[in-house]
Amino acid sequence: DLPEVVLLDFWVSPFGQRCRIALAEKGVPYKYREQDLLLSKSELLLRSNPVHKKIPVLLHAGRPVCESLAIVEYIDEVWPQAAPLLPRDDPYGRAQARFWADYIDKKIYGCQSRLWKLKGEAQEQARKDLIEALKTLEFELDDKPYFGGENFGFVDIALVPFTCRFLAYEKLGSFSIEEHCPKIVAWAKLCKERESVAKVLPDPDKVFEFIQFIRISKFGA
Ligand SMILES: N[C@@H](CCC(=O)N[C@@H](CSO)C(=O)NCC(=O)O)C(=O)O
Repeated sequence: DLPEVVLLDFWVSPFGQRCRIALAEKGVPYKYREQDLLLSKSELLLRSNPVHKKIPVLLHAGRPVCESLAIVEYIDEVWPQAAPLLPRDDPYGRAQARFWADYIDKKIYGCQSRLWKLKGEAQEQARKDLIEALKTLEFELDDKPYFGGENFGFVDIALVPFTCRFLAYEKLGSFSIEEHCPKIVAWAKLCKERESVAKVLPDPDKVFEFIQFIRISKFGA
């Protein structure tokens, strides 16, 4: 039978990386199980997330938790040791963090997908939308070290996986993120000084190579 904590994941998934960073921040030991998303999904994945059939899925004592932001909150509540990812006694602060994590899900993932899936005018629009969304986050971050202030937390975990794709965005969209969002680039460097982030995020060159592979094999780039 399964170990206490298992993460069904896929190495390049920003959503899975959120969960891995949260588990590392809390020092929770777990079994990582890479899933095949391209050819045939495992029985375990299909029965663990029958509604969306997507990774990540956290299996805790055999019970599946789905959706990366829900998984990160679950981890924060079930393993309260180490610094909280969401402010414990601050409902307003938690609401603000959830607002920005939702914004990232609504905007960043959508824009970056369009950037590398589309061509011509549509790709140009995706580039503009991505820069716009990153600028909005830059404005929200302002001069704080992290999105929640002094401490690394929920919104940082929601966004930081996308930073290992910045190289791919810049190469595909022919633009410099640092030029438009210097504070976001500085924030990404600060996050990467944390072992939880440094050991989880894949090398940007590997990510770019994967995105190119998908573009060519799926979209005939
Ligand atoms: N809202 C969800 C998104 C998960 C997701 O898209 N997972 C992708 C891989 S990462 O892009 C996935 O499992 N895709 C498989 C499929 O769509 O068949 C979350 O936050 O966990």
